[in-house]
Amino acid sequence: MARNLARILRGCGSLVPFMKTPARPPRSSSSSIPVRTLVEMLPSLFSSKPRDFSLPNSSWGEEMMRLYEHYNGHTETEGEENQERKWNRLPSYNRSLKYAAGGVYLSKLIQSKARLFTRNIRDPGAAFEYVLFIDKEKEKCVCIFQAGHLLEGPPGHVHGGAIATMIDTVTGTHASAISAPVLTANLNIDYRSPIPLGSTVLIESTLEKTEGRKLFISCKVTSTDGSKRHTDATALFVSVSIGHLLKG
Ligand SMILES: CCCCCCCCCCCC(=O)SCCNC(=O)CCNC(=O)[C@H](O)C(C)(C)COP(=O)(O)OP(=O)(O)OC[C@H]1O[C@@H](n2cnc3c(N)ncnc32)[C@H](O)[C@@H]1OP(=O)(O)O
Repeated sequence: MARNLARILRGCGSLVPFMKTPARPPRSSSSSIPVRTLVEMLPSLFSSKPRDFSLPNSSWGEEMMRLYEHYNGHTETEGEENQERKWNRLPSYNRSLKYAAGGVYLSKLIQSKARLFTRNIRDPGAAFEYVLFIDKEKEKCVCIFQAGHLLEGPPGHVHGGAIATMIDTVTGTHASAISAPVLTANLNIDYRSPIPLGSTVLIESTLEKTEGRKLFISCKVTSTDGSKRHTDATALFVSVSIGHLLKG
């Protein structure tokens, strides 16, 4: 039994690679979301070191790099000594589960080919280039997103499905950092202005409240100077057990 669980957990490791510290119970939590879940312990069972896709590569434009450096070195008390880091970068990997719904062991072929949707294009800069930061209290996430040429929807602009994917990814990663594992139960999106293909935008998510297993998160997509609102969204995530994930 223990060996089987360890095998399953090894397979799940890629889903929550960034869970280094126990999650603090979210603010205004009205009941118990587990503070330290099994999933948080997964990285210690992860033997090989996967590639971190959220580090700069040659496709990152000037704005992407400028913002990356800003958040990577952002401080709460700029200009003072003993500066404290406010934002923590979340690594991002592309590995997949060994198990499908129902606890079915995936074939070697599927295992070797399965990849996280947003990290499955080999050509740097062609699709989803992004990096996420989370604040110390885990109440906010900010994502710097550079939309590549393969994401075209309306001519010269980003496909609405690609925007929804990024919103799901940012809010889902945020919810996971608080209470992994979670599943998206509901996602509402208002598209307010098109996002130019190739541009860099900010995707910011905020934990609004928690109720039992439910996490309510709001999200906005803006131009990097904040002057243009591209998208607003709300998302509901439900905290689930590993058993729920495996039974499908
Ligand atoms: C990992 C990081 C690295 C990876 C980084 C990448 C992150 C990407 C994140 C992607 C995440 C996804 O896309 S996930 C894939 C898309 N989502 C799914 O496939 C989920 C499919 N749905 C389900 O499995 C299920 O319906 C669940 C888990 C959502 C809920 O089922 P359940 O566990 O049985 O719970 P249930 O009792 O039904 O609901 C619990 C509470 O939530 C409420 N609730 C449930 N659904 C809804 C709903 N649509 N709208 C409103 N409320 C709802 C219920 O009323 C109830 O409230 P109350 O009575 O308690 O008040």
